[in-house]
Amino acid sequence: MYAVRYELIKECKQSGARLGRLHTPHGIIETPIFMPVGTQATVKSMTPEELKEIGSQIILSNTYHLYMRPGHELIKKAGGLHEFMQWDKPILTDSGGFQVFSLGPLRKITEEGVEFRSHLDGSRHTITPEKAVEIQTALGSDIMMAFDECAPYPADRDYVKKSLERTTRWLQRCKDAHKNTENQALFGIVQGGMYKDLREQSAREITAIDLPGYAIGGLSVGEPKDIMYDILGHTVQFLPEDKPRYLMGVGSPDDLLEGVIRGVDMFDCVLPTRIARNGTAMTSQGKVVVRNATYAEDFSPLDPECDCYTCRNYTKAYIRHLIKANEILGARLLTIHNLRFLLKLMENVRIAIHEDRLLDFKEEFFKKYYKK
Ligand SMILES: COC(=O)c1ccc(CCNc2nc3cc4nc(N)[nH]c(=O)c4cc3[nH]2)cc1
Ligand SMILES: [Zn+2]
Repeated sequence: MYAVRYELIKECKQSGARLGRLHTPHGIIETPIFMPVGTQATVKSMTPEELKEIGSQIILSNTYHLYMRPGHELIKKAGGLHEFMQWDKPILTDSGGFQVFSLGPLRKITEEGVEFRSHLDGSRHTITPEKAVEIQTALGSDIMMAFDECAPYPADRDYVKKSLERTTRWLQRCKDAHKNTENQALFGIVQGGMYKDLREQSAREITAIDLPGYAIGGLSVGEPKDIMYDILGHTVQFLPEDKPRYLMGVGSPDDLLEGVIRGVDMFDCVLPTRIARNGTAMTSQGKVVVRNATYAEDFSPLDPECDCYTCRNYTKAYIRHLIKANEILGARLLTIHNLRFLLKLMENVRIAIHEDRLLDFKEEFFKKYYKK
């Protein structure tokens, strides 16, 4: 019996999209789903109540960051991540693979794991597959990600092949180290860079290891969108239909729609929360850079079609003022809106799949949001 079980509800007649339910120890998640990112045990500036209010079903946190600060033992003493941050719905933790590789030259990769220097105080650390599982077990997330290597882009074929084969060996080590399979699920991560044959090899090796879900990693790393979509479409073919598919680090409205159409069930990205803090909103009429002078005396709502707290109460002029004055409320109001925008988009996507009209929905959305 797994901690996490996927129930395929319906396959879209117009595309490879699916409607599903992900049963987890902290509740049931309707897929396709967007997961707000809460790297350091908080979705920046949001309270758990506000996250629930806008429809967040599951949030993501990061093994690397929480290991560095405040430490996984401290969080374990606090009763685990759910208790520590007072979030009683599902949590997915990323394994640190991507974060450590983002440290760039500060790290050394060996068969054992990755040696790196802390971004906080320069101290030396080594994360191994076993360590990544130990940390995530202490955090108590519902879904933990395998420790993998996210190959850089671009990367040559030989490097990518050696790297994906090590990622497969690391996945087996994660699975061997994972004891409490009853209440925490382990997801494998497919690599293979931008090489279709290596993507097939990785998908076959990773899915040969029986797990409750699989992620597509190594994408959204700076490659052109059309390459991402092409590699994604190719890779999904080698993933089992009865397990959830999670595309890591994605994304923007167009990438979410293109991912769902190709059969992806789960997404996460820092985009909505990060651009909120520097004054950009995703709205039904497209991107609005509310910090621009054009909105100085615009006393209309950010998005007339949005039902969020920000759009029901404030004007563009006020939000612009807050952002320009670097007021904390400015970041909060735009974060509430941007997350609501993506969560609402995914609600509408689920309805469109249910009604077999996802491609029509995508057309309409693109016309309004991207004016194309
Ligand atoms: C304003 O917007 C931004 O700042 C911003 C920053 C980063 C991304 C892209 C994030 N992409 C991404 N996250 C990822 C996380 C991953 N984790 C693991 N374990 N393995 C992977 O293979 C992996 C790949 C990823 N690709 C997108 C947007
Ligand atoms: Zn809004």
